[in-house]
Amino acid sequence: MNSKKLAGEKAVQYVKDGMIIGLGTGSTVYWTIKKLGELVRDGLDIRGIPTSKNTEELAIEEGIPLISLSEIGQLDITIDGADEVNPDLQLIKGGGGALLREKLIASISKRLVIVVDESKCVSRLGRFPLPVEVTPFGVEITSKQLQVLGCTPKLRTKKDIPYKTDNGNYILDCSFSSISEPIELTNKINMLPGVVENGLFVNMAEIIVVAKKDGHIDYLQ
Ligand SMILES: O=C[C@H](O)[C@H](O)[C@H](O)COP(=O)(O)O
Repeated sequence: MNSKKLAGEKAVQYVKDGMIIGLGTGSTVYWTIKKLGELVRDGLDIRGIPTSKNTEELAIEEGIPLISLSEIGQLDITIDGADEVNPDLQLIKGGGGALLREKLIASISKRLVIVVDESKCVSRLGRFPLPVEVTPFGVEITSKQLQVLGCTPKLRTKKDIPYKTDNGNYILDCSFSSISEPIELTNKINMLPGVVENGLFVNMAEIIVVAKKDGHIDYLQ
């Protein structure tokens, strides 16, 4: 049983004809996008807004018509994955480096639906290191300032050089032993001048579609 596929495909139930849809990033929402491609080929009329270059490529391959952010003020729905979810529907995102575009697009969506397999569910956030997108300029300073907030930041690398986001920034993966006050923490992190955005999504998700190993689906809302 492929739980990511199950959760991803299940979420298309929230998509209706005529909608503008935020297309998330990652290996779970991949299945949503594949399914939407199938539905579009069968006549579903939607427009998508991708949250990353990878998702844009996939959506184009699938024949999903895209629309640019400058043409709209609001999206009907965004479907996206997450790295951790807690029972209060708070999330850690950004394992794939797409957190800034994901958060921006989610912030102008009427609904944010999250698709995960059950391994992502935790009682308290923080087991997964929190991705923080930062400017390359002054990254050492920003790293020290994040450390003061109680974490161990690690510069994300790819093939031994700093990983760059679609926006040309770096990611510091910040290990907190656990995150007890996500709202306070997100505000403190975003106050730092070198921080562009962090991967805590609080008060944003409306529904979390959780696929279990045994094939059952739970809906957290
Ligand atoms: O930057 C990436 C995103 O926040 C992803 O949605 C998140 O990392 C979950 O990805 P996956 O479904 O591959 O575990």
